[in-house]
Amino acid sequence: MSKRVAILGASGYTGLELIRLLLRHPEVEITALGTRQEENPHVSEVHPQLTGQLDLRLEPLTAEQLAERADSVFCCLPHAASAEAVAQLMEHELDVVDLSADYRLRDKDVYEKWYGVTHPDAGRLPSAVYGLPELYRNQIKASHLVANPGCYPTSAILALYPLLKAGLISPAGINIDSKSGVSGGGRTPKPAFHYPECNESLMAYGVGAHRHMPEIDQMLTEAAGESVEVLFTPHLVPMDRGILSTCYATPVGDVDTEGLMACLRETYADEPFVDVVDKPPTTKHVAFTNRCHLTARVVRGRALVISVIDNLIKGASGAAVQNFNLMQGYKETTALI
Ligand SMILES: NC(=O)C1=CN([C@@H]2O[C@H](COP(=O)(O)OP(=O)(O)OC[C@H]3O[C@@H](n4cnc5c(N)ncnc54)[C@H](OP(=O)(O)O)[C@@H]3O)[C@@H](O)[C@H]2O)C=CC1
Ligand SMILES: CC(=O)N[C@@H](CCC(=O)OP(=O)(O)O)C(=O)O
Repeated sequence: MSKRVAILGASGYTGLELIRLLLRHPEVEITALGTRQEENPHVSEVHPQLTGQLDLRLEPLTAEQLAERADSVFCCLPHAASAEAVAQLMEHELDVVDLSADYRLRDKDVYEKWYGVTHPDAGRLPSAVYGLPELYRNQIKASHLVANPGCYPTSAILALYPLLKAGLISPAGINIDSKSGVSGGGRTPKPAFHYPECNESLMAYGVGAHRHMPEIDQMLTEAAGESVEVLFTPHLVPMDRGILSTCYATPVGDVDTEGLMACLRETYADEPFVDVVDKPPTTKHVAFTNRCHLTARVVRGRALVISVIDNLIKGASGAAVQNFNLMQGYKETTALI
């Protein structure tokens, strides 16, 4: 049976990608698009790319209205604003995929330290599932609230989790050097993302303080079975979309390139969206797809894993559709490439 789906924050970049993906989904009808804009703009005014594809207006929507018009909601709002909305949606027994970071960190104190705000819905943290299907497929299937992972964490966790779990790399001294296209910052304008600021320029940001660090720590600690504290440094690259993470670690014992690659290949052999590749991948190899490409090497006694995703698809809206498919019992790959 098809599902009625609403998208909150539909005017943003992840909202646009979700609409594009869901228009191709045979089991979905998009019935409501949320905004704070009182003028109720038509979706084709907000996203001219969708002209002729969807006849719907964006509108401010209450949880009551959403409960009448939808079965599932994708929440594409900024942190904190998202949890305020999700709390009400859950009261109305809607299924939710939250693209913000509000339900990713299991410890409320860690969230409040790194995000600098009081968690609006901390009581619900234990019932949310971290939405990385490659790790939590069965839990996602049984969940009504999925916390879609961060874009950088998706790239780093898929690269490092299996190697830590297999004991092939040391939990100490992991370094993650990541680069993102500018759409990672969303459509809401910010000075550093203004064209003359970021074009023809490279910038490290959030150095030692980026909020994806504790998210990566949380998941890699689980993989290693002991505390992991990574050094994660993101960089802004003057391109529209894509993330490349180069992850450095210390190999354990005499593990070599073949050992790392064999572990990744075995882990992801049956995964529909993770490919272990021989040559170093580029962001263009996965652009506009829900795929992650990985490769690993041991060089001069150091291990490195290179991971690429499209931040807006596998790093956000594609992963959200993958999670939605699992929650609703649809084929996991529906509407995704
Ligand atoms: N961009 C990316 O690559 C990724 C983004 N994410 C996360 O997904 C979520 C959406 O991101 P993205 O689409 O890029 O963001 P955008 O800034 O592009 O869109 C967010 C939308 O939310 C609405 N909004 C903004 N501020 C508020 C507020 N205070 N209260 C309610 N609504 C608000 C705005 O819509 P309007 O003005 O119409 O109300 C805006 O268009 C964020 O939590 C982001 O961190 C996650 C992974 C990757
Ligand atoms: C280039 C850029 O700005 N990227 C964003 C991360 C992408 C994202 O939105 O992730 P969350 O869902 O965790 O917010 C940033 O560094 O904040």
